[in-house]
Amino acid sequence: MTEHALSVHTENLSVRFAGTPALDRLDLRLAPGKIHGLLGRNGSGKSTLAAVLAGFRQPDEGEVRIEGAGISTPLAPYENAVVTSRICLIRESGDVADSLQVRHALLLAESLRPYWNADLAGELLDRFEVPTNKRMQKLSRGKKSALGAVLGLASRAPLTIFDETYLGMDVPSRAAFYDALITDYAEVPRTIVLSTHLVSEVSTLLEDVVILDNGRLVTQSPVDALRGRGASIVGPAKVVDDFTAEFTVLAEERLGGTKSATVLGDLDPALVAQAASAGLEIGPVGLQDLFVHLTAPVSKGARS
Ligand SMILES: Nc1ncnc2c1ncn2[C@@H]1O[C@H](COP(=O)(O)OP(=O)(O)OP(=O)(O)O)[C@@H](O)[C@H]1O
Repeated sequence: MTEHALSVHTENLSVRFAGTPALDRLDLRLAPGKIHGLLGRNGSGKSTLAAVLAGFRQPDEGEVRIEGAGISTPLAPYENAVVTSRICLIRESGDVADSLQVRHALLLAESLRPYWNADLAGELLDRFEVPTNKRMQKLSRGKKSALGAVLGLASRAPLTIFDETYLGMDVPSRAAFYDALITDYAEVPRTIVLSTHLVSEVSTLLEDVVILDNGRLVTQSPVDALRGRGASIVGPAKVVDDFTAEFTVLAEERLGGTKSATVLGDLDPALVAQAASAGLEIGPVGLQDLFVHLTAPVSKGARS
């Protein structure tokens, strides 16, 4: 199932710009054949990490090791064509020369990408209505983003990284992108990294997440385990307030007499039973609420 997928391992990975760390001693493991979320606020280091993983730049310290999909010994991606031919990084800017026509950009991708699937590229171009006879500079931001999505998906690279590629796309186009991604991933499982701060949109796609803040690793975890770090509690407002009095409340919303609260902490089975008998509904915590909590400046001292 994961023979077409790469694993990523970083150790003590650091990148600095003028002495200021953009990535600060990251130890990461990205398991092969999963969809990973790379989450972080603006400036947290997502693009820098994506560039280092794809071999676009060298770390100042530490190392990246890539393995799988025919690479039997872990190798660094920087200046290593064997590794980089298996990695596709799509950035929002597209990295396609402005003067190129779309169809020439596609031919170039086909010549560079060993796993390129032209049929898939054709289907996706139609779906996103990207004109192939126009030069890049004549495309709208949304169509440039859509072309980036097409190039990334049709590359079928064993490690495919989308660095906020889809930010320029409108909501229906982004939904179509997520749908195309999950459909093609089911057909050809590979390692996919989605770098984004649009957490709620992608939360159902993700299996594992890496959360960065100021270049540091806040957490790396399977999504289910992360969502188990809290709970959402819905019911009559007064009952919710009484029940959540002892918890750290991450978010709350009130509609008439009903209230929904997201709390941090482990709810043991006895507590869940007590809540149910009090008329409360308990569900998993939203990834976005956890993300906001874990990366919000005000809560840094109080993170748990
Ligand atoms: N070429 C560069 N020169 C100087 N500083 C840089 C450069 N690239 C990134 N940085 C700095 O490194 C830090 C991390 O930036 P990076 O672009 O990796 O974050 P990001 O999480 O991708 O942000 P965003 O979500 O806003 O795109 C920021 O403080 C940024 O200002």
